[in-house]
Amino acid sequence: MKSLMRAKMLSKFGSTMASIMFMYAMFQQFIPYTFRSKFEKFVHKFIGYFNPNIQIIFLEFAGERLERSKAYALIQSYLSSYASNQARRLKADVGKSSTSLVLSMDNHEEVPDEYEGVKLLWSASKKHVKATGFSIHPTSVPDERRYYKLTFHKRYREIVINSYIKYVLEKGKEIAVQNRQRRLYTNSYGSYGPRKGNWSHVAFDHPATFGTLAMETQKKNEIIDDLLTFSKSKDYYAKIGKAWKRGYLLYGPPGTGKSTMISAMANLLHYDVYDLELTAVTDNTELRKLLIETSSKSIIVIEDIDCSLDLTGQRKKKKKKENDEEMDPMLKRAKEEGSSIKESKVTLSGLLNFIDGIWSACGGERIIVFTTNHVAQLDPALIRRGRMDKHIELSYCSFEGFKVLAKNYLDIDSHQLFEVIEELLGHIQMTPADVAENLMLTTITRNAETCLENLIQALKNAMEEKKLKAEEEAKAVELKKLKADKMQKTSKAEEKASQEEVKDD
Ligand SMILES: Nc1ncnc2c1ncn2[C@@H]1O[C@H](COP(=O)(O)OP(=O)(O)OP(=O)(O)O)[C@@H](O)[C@H]1O
Repeated sequence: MKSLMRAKMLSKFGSTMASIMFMYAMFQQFIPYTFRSKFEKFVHKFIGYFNPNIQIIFLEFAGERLERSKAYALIQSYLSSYASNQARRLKADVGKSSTSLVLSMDNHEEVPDEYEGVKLLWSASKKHVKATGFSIHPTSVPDERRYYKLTFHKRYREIVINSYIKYVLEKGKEIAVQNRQRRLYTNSYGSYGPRKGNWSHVAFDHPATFGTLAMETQKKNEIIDDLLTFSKSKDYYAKIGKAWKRGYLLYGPPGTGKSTMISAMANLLHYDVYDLELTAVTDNTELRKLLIETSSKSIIVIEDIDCSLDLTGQRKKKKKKENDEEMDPMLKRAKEEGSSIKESKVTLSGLLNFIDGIWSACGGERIIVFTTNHVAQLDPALIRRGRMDKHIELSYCSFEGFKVLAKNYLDIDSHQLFEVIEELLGHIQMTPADVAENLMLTTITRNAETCLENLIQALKNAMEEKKLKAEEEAKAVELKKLKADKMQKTSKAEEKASQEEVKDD
């Protein structure tokens, strides 16, 4: 009985819809355009009178020159995170500067949203605009114009206009930043990849994260906290009238993870990385230009600061670069051809002044990271708090650090050999790079146990070497002492002899 009723209702609904469609088609065909448009306006007004909702339209192309609207793009990013859960028809795309799949709602789809208890509805639509013979608009603007429509009850006009839209645009920006392909910029000679001003860049895809970094958990969490707090402190820096920047000094022996940590920082904050090679900068003017060209949400890295900047202001080539094999090909060629690559006149005061001053005017957040293997050799003026806000020591591998590496490389949390390794790491200093080297699965070391045994052997060898070295040093000290004693005795004997000679005279 029920199904019969339902069928009757459906057929009635179907015939009503058909009649409406027929009447609308007649209306479109036989009523003149001017009258039609007046009638439509009237219908809109009539509906608006009773309709409690407000609608805001965000066009994809707006303005006199029909440029792509930034607001539209940000709303698209914002909706992409909700659309994938709620919309039934989605469009998938790989963004122009992104490697991840970006989902957005398809045309005529609707997505509800809620903000501080206010219910809202987003819908995506498009309308066809007939191309005219003459147009001042760029040819890239399509005839099909897409737009988003936001619908909400008129009693929430204030909160939506003053607060919700701002929130959507900010969230959209955050999502867009997370989805974009990040870049690694460099200014060194012979660098490759597309250029942006004085920088050339390649895609930044380093997989390091704080999760894979071998370091004590507490120290790691402190750094993560510091970075996240900085990245959310726009208003605070504006309030105290300082440039939104933070300086980190990473120091420790080679192979302890300074570069790895920079990648982890960039991945945590979704920042670009600018690798600033000071030895390739000719003077302060060039340095200034390079620093101005850096974009916000970036980490500017100056590695081996002790080698790349001479504190008297004269160029001091990196020891690595003096080695012909490692020397950059362009620098090498220029040297061979006797070409005069200008001597660097980058000074410490130049660098510090720019870091302190230049970014106040630029706006946007920037982190500057200095690394060194020899912290004691640095000028205190360079590393004082305020310039380098946080000093982080990267050190030899602790047992906690080893466990992170064992998880990364061998996917194990525990093993009976861990105890031996803990004992050995308590006596021997080995860098995380060397520990990691032993934990690599290869065609020879096919399983975790072999890798751990290799590491134990390497630690024992290092211990043996340390013992031998200590013995040699002790012998050398003994020898030195014997020599000194002998010399003292000889000189005493000589002194005595000469005194006796004087007496005889
Ligand atoms: N703390 C660490 N956690 C995880 N891996 C590490 C760590 N330290 C070193 N490694 C491993 O060793 C390799 C070399 O480390 P990295 O280049 O980060 O060291 P560094 O301190 O920057 O060395 P250098 O002073 O010579 O530039 C890395 O690719 C990484 O695989």
